[in-house]
Amino acid sequence: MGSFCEIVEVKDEQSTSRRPLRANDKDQKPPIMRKGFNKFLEDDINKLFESVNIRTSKSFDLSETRRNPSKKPMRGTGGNSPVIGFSEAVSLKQALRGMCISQAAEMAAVKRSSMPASPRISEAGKISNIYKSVVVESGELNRSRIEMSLVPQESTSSTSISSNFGVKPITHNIKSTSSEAGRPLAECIADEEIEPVSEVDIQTGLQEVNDSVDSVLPRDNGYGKCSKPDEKICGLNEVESVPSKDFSTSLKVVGKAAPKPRQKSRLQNVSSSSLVKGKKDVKSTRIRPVIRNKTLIIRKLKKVNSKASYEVNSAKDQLICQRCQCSLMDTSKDSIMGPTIGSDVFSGNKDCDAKKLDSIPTCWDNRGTSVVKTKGDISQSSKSSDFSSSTTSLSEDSNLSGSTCGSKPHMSKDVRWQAIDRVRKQYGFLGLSHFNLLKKLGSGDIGTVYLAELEGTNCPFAIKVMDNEFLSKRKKMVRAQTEREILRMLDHPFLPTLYAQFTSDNLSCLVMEFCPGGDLHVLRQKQPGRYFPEQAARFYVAEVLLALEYLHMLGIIYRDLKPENILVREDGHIMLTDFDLSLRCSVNPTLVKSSSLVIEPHRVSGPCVGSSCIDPFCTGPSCKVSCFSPRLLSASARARKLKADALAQARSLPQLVAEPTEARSNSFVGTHEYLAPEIIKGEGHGSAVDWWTFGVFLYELLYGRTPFRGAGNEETLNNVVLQNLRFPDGPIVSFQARDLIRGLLVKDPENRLGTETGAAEIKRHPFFEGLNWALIRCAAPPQIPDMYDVGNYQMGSEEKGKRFLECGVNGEHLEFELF
Ligand SMILES: Nc1ncnc2c1ncn2[C@@H]1O[C@H](COP(=O)(O)OP(=O)(O)OP(=O)(O)O)[C@@H](O)[C@H]1O
Repeated sequence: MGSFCEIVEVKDEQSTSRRPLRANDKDQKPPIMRKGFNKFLEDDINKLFESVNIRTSKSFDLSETRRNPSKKPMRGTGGNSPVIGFSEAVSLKQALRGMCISQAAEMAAVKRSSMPASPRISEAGKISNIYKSVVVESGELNRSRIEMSLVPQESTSSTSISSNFGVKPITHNIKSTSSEAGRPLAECIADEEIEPVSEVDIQTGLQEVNDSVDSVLPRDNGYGKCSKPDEKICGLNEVESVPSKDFSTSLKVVGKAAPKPRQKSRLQNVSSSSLVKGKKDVKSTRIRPVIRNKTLIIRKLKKVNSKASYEVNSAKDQLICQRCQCSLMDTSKDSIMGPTIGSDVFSGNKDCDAKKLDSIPTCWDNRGTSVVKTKGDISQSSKSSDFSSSTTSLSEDSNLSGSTCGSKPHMSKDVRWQAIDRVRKQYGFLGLSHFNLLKKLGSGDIGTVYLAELEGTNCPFAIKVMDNEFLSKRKKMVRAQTEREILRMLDHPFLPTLYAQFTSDNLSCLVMEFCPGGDLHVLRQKQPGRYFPEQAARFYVAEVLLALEYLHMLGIIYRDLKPENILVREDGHIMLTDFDLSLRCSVNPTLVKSSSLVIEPHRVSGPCVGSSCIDPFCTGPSCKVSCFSPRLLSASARARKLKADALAQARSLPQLVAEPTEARSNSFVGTHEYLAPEIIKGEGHGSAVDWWTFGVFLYELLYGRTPFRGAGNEETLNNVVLQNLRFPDGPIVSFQARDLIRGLLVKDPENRLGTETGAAEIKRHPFFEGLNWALIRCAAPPQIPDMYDVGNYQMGSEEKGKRFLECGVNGEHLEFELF
C-alpha cells in the first residue's frame, strides 16, 4: 500500500447521509489527487489527510486472515516489533489530538470559498465529508473496536487514506458479507453480537482495545514462550479454529474463552489424544505390565526361540557370542544407540587378564560390606561424598569418558571412579571384558541387570545390558535412550551414578552403582505386618522426595514411582532407579516470594497447623503443650518456640521453585495402582503425577497396600478415578501422615499438594516437621541390609569361570541368562 494518500471521492450529498465509506460500494471511484488547487488549500487538505488515517474498507475478510497467517492479528509487544495495528490506533488518535479536525475543516472551507468551485467536487463538501467520515468511523470504532485488524491487509476492494506517521497502512476490516454489502455499516455491526469490551473513548480507546485484544491472546503456547514471529500469534491460531464467519464473533470467542496457555495446551492435548474414557479404551491402551515379583520372569531361556548367547570367558575376559562364535568387537560407530562415549568399548582384548590390577582399591570386603580402604581409612563410600546439587547437567566427555568422575562432585571421592580409571588407563578402554558377571539381578522391559565385578578390584557394579536390535524391533529404543540420557545427568546421593557406558556388538551396557539391599517392595514384605513403622516410612519418603525434587529441577518427571524402583544401598539409604518412563521437559526456575508460600489452611488441615508443634507423630488433641502458647515457657518449650520461630523465618524467605509445571504429556505410562487419575483419563499430565504417586507410595509403606487396588487392573483404574480415598482402621497412622496423603491424593491435579511449588510445598508439611533435610543422607537409616544378603552377591574368584550370557526374546521381554 505504500505511503501514498488515497481518498474516496464522494459527492456533496453523500456527506449528509453519514454513510461510511465502503470498499464494495460500486459508486465509489478510485482516488484521484487533483492538480491545480490552490496551494494553501491543498496543503491543508494534505495535512489533514496525512494526519488522518481513514480506512474505507468495509470488508473484513477473515478468510484472508485465515489463509495467510502473516496477516493475523498479533499481540502487542509494546516495543520493538512493528505492531502495525497499534500504530494505526495511534495514528488516528494522534490525528484527532494533533489537529483539530473541525478547525481544519472550517479553515479549508473558508479557503475554498475563495477558490473557483470544482466542477466535479466541492472541496468544502469533501473536507466536510472526510471530517464526518472520521467522526462516523471513530464512533463505529468505538463500538466495534475488536473488529480492527491488527495487521496490514492487502485489500483490493478497499480504499483508504494512508498516513505519513511512519506506519504502514492497515485495513480496518469492517466485516461485510455479500448480503450486507449494500447496507450501512452501522446496521451491519448492529446485527452482529459483538461482545462489548470496556468502554473507552476515541482518544485512548484504540490503544486500549489493542491491549485488551492482546491480553486475551495467549502469550505463549503452553510449551514455552513463542519466539518466532509466527509463534507470536499462536493465540490467533485459536481464532482461526473458531468456526465463526466473522471476525467479531471469533474474537469474542477468544476473548471469552481464551484459556491460559496451559489450559489451552491441555485442550489441544485432549482433542489430539486418544482419550481413555472407559474401560474399553483403557484396555486398548498399552499399560506397563505390572510384575510385582521379578522372579516371575522365565528363566528357562534355553527353550526360548530366537535366542542369542554370549560366552563370558573369564580366563580371557572375553564375551563370546555363541550365535556367531565371534568375540564382541567395538561396533559403537554403527551402534543404533549412538556413539559410544569415550573409549568404553569392548574390543575382545586378549590381554585383559594378563595383568591384575594390584593396587586398585578394594570396595568390597570379606563380609560383603562395602568399605573403602584408602590410606588406612575405612569409611562407607556414600558417606564420604560431598553432595552438591548445583550440578545439573554433564557433558558427555566430562561425565563418562574422562579419567575421573567428571563433573559429578557428590561421588567424586567414590573409589569406583579410580578403579574404572585405572582399567581405562591400563587397557586404553573399558568394556564388558573387564567385568566378571556374577549374578543376574533382574530383568526389565528394556534390559537385564547384572551384578558385576570390575576385574581385579572387588568393586561391584550393576550393569544393565540391552540388546539394541531387540529395542529397535520393539520400538523401545527411545525409552532406552531416555534412561541413558537421564542417568548421565544425575549426581545425587539418592539417585544412581552412571560410571560408564559402552556398546559391544549389539549390546548396550550401562555401568551403575550396585545396591545390595534389594528394593523397598521386598523390604516392606519382610516387615512385621508387611508395612513399615511410621518413622521408617518417613525416612524413605523423605529421601524419595529429595530425589524427585532434584529430578524436577532437572526437568525430569519421573512417572514411575513405586517401591520396586527404590533400591536400598549398602548403607541403608535409598536409590531411585528406572528412568525409561520418565518425561524430560523444560523447567523455568523461579524465585517465589514468601507470601505465596504460606501454607494454605485447606491443604494442611492438622490441628497443629501454624503452631510450634514439631512432633511428627502428633495426633492432634493429645498435642497440648505445643498447640498452645503458655505464658511461662519452660526451657524445652522455649527451645521449641525458638525453633518454630526460626522455621517461620526460613519460610518467609524467598524460595526457588523449579517445578516443570508447563510440561504436558498424554502418554499412558506408569503402574496401574500408581497411575494418577489424569493419566487414566487421558487429560494430559505434568509434574503433579509424581506427587500423586508419592501419595500412593507413602500410603503403601504405611498400610502395606495401595489405596485404590481392585480385583483386577480395570477395577483398579476405575477406583483411582472414582473411588474416594479411605484409610483402613489399622495400622494406626498419625494424623499428619494421613493429612499428607490426603493432600497428595487429590484427584484434580490443580488442587494437589505439590502442584504449585513442587517438593518445597510437601517438605513443609507437618509430617516432616523437625526433619533436617540437608543432613538426611547422614541420618541413620531404619535398616541396614543384611550382611547375608550382601554376602550372597559376593563370589570369590575361585567361583569365577566361564560364564555364559544367553540372550533370548520372550514376548515383550528380552532375557539374558548366565550359565
Ligand atoms: N543398581 C542396581 N543395583 C541392584 N539392583 C538393581 C540395580 N538396578 C536394577 N536392579 C535390579 O534389576 C532389576 C531390573 O532392573 P531394570 O531397571 O532393568 O528393570 P525394571 O526396574 O523392572 O524396570 P523397566 O522394566 O522399566 O526396565 C530390578 O528388579 C532391580 O531391582
